[in-house]
Amino acid sequence: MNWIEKYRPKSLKDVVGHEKVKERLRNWIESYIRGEKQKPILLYGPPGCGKTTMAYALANDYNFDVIELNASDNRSASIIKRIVGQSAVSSSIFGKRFLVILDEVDGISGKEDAGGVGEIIKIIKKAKNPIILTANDAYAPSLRNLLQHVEVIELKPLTTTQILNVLKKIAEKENLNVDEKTLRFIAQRSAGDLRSAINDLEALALSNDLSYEAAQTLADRNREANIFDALRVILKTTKYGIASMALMNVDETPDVIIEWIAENVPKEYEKIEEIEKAFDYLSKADMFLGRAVRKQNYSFWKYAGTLMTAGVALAKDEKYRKFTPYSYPKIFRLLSKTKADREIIKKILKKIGEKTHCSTKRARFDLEALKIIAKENKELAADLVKYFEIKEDELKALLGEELASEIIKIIKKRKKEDKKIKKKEEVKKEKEAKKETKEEKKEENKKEKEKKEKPKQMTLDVFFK
Ligand SMILES: Nc1ncnc2c1ncn2[C@@H]1O[C@H](COP(=O)(O)OP(=O)(O)OP(=O)(O)O)[C@@H](O)[C@H]1O
Repeated sequence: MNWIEKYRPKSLKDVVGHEKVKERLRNWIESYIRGEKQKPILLYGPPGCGKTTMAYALANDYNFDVIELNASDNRSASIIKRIVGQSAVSSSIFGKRFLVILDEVDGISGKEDAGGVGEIIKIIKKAKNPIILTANDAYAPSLRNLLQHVEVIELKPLTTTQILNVLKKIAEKENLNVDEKTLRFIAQRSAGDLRSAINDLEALALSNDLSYEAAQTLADRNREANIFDALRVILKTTKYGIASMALMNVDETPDVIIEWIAENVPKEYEKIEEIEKAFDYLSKADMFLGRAVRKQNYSFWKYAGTLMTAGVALAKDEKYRKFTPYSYPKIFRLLSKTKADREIIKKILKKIGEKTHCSTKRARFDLEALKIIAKENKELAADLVKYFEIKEDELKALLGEELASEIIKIIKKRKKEDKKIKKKEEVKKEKEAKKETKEEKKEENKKEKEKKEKPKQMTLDVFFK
């Protein structure tokens, strides 16, 4: 069992904070037990502050059974009509007393759902059972007509100290070796959301690193945390309104988000038909994403967004009350692995484009041709590789290790031969040069000799004269 469920208070006295609200809830249900009809209560407040927990704890304290229903689910309306409308508190047909919880009523949109807020109002007017409705925002426009029929009670976010105290208790019970500084950091970060604080602590404990530094890396994951929150909303809710707003705070483009959803749908949904339906919506969303890029018309993102959030959310019949560890899309790991290769291919295309004076798009034809030539005629391929100045690692990325090595061998062999020829020529030239200088010297010597010999001759001449 995950810690959220393990440490969910069973009794109101264990619920942290909200003292006045607890008091009011007790009085309210005691009035019911006395047979006095009361208005249903609408509990509203930020996520993870204890709305659902308090409703369950109250039922448990007073020995009521809970019927939890999704307010916007069509089936809910008929169930509520059957059970809520007819069975009074004291004379239930099952001999039981029921507390009805209508979850997330701010997610109902008046028009789309056959049930709608109007239906809820009709039902709660007739109901003889105590009903608690929950919402994040009681003043959502869709709830305007509901407010006069319910008692509105606000739950404030929990304070850092309250959250810290809960974390300390859990740390003690779980025998965690964690210091107060770390716990305080988690508490502060949660901004009043006890659920996320408990989740963070459990995540750290699972990673076996409860250091302050590890807690800080949780904070670094903020961007992803937004995605995790959005995923939780989309995959847990069955309400159009709530799901379609899920991406509001997510700072990612839909083509990235769709991968996150696709990765995690099979982890959350348990029925094969639900998974199939969800993927059908995802594929339709993907079609709009493609269209947005092709037509350079990003207003298509809107349709993709609705399909991938509300479509996926409504693909399931029920909200799964379980902890699902969502994960990073595998496809991104795969893409980043092949990303380097794709970058290299781009470089080659650019080189070919420059040499052949064409676009990189056109160069793809040449690249394909080069691949075929590499198999059929390695000598020619070697010529082309040299001409395009494709480097070794680039060629390996293009042709694979084996084929590239063969061509590289040819190029190296040629280089060696070229060098040999060059050297031979150089030696030859050197020799010739030496020969020339030798002959020049010889000539010079000869002249010198002649010069020296001439005056001798002259003197002799003179002598003979
Ligand atoms: N006041 C509280 N006292 C003790 N534990 C709490 C309190 N509030 C929340 N928790 C813990 O956080 C978990 C989530 O709380 P809960 O489901 O009641 O939130 P919620 O307000 O209904 O949120 P949401 O609107 O997101 O459904 C509970 O299982 C419990 O472990």
